[in-house]
Amino acid sequence: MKHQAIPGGAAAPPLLEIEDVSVRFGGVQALGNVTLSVEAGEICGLIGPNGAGKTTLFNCVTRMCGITGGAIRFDGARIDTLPARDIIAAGVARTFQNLGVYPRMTVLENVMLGAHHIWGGATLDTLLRPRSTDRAERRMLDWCRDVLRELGLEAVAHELAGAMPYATLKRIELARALAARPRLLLLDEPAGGLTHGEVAEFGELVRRMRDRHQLTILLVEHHMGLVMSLCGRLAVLHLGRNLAQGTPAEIRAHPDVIGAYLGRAA
Ligand SMILES: Nc1ncnc2c1ncn2[C@@H]1O[C@H](COP(=O)(O)OP(=O)(O)OP(=O)(O)O)[C@@H](O)[C@H]1O
Repeated sequence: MKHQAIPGGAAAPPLLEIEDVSVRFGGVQALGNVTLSVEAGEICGLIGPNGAGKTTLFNCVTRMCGITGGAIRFDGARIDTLPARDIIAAGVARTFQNLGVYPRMTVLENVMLGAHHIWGGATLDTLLRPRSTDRAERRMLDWCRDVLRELGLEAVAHELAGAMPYATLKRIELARALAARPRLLLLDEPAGGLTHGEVAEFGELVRRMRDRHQLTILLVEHHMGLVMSLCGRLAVLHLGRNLAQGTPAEIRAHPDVIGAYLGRAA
């Protein structure tokens, strides 16, 4: 994919560049020389059969997992050596396959956790005092309430997250990621466990959030209807390696991809 042109003629680097990344867990080669670029503003899908290495790649970008080879750049700068909090502060947020929502906290408190790094080093204890009169705290609270409103969660802001239905938990996770004001959003199986109607609604929500917050999105998802309708480009991993990259139409017709999904060695 061509890099975006910037004034002066030079090409802007992709927002996210994953170059030759390898990860080994003991005897398991989870990723082997994986390369992927994500351009600013795109929704790029990352697909592949179970165990392909998709979540591991997300974990590498967010530094929940160290890489054993290669490099990861965000906006042109290496991030694979940074601590996780610096990566969040740089503008990378994510959701989790198995939901990272805290059930004993309210919906608002969960979302405020996402805004923690913008808070300037306050303790979580301070952050979670919703009656605080401190001006900076009020601004943060207002920002989190705005995000809740955008995602239709305002009415349940003070309810315990654990009491919410599954589809609402998915939106709480998205709200928490958005509260961090990311430039790059990594969504790990956001449609998993949703009904057909909820998947369509979630897809629309993601598209709206992308436009409103000028996000770049990397989406891991098994729901092919959602992936094909939402993503302009797809990257396919298989057994920890790049298998194919292209438009949804190209990927749908790619013999190696069809073979991998049907269980045939590519
Ligand atoms: N912490 C770990 N320790 C050991 N092996 C791991 C660890 N995390 C992942 N793996 C292995 O790495 C490989 C890739 O797993 P990963 O979860 O990244 O795949 P995935 O594509 O996200 O799969 P799924 O679609 O099922 O979520 C698998 O073989 C998995 O068992």
